[in-house]
Amino acid sequence: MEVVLLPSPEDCARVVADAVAGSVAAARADGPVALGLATGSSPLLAYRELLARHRAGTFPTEGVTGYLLDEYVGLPAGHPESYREVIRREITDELGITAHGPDGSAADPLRAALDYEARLRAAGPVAVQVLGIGANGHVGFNEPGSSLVSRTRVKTLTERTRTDNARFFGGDVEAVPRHVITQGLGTIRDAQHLVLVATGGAKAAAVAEAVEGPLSASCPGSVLQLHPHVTVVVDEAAGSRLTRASYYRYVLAHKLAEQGW
Ligand SMILES: N[C@@H]1[C@@H](O)[C@H](O)[C@@H](COP(=O)(O)O)O[C@@H]1O
Repeated sequence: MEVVLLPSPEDCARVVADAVAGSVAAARADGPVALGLATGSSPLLAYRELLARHRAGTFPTEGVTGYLLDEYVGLPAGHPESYREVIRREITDELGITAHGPDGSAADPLRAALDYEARLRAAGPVAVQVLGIGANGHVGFNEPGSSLVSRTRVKTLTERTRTDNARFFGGDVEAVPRHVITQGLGTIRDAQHLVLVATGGAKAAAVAEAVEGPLSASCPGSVLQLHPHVTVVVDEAAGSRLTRASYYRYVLAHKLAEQGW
């Protein structure tokens, strides 16, 4: 795992964009590319950076298809806060690529979860998966206690996550669905490259637990430790509880050009 500690969220966005664009470019040489996208506020600056590069012609997306990590259950298709709509608005429409996700509006969400897992298997492996992390260590919508080998399924959100996400629903916690469909931690691990971005002090404990804590379902983000190609990009605030911070800075300062992201 590479941990990249940077001064500001803008610096993080540039490195995330470099890592994503690099993995997409490498995968495009071999054919169609599945690009894994996360919602939430953490990747937004990186998405803007990727859009700027796309407009400048340095991030071509022919042959690329987007795949979401998760979706709320029960929001009607086209609801502005459904993750499919959010990701279309934030990045995929302007990139000119299609975004697939679990069908949270399906009459049978359990079936919809299985269907999405099958679609991912058929399209995968995902070349690069963008990830954020919740303040309680969740990844996708895999709340603490999620099996580290879980597959796409329906989960029940914690009240903390519903409260955290109420800001997207006009501050109304009751408007935040209780159930979601999320890629499992095992599903996420199938991606070839995981790029996690976190900024701000509210994420410091979750980042430290995921990166340096024990491998445990109690911190779903710790599943990163089981993956051979992970780039964790954090600003000083989100990285403030990392005990090996000076080593991560040392590694970055002495990185070989050939190593890439
Ligand atoms: N399901 C999403 C996650 O994919 C996201 O990474 C996380 C953090 O969100 P934010 O980046 O807004 O802090 O919570 C949300 O609930």
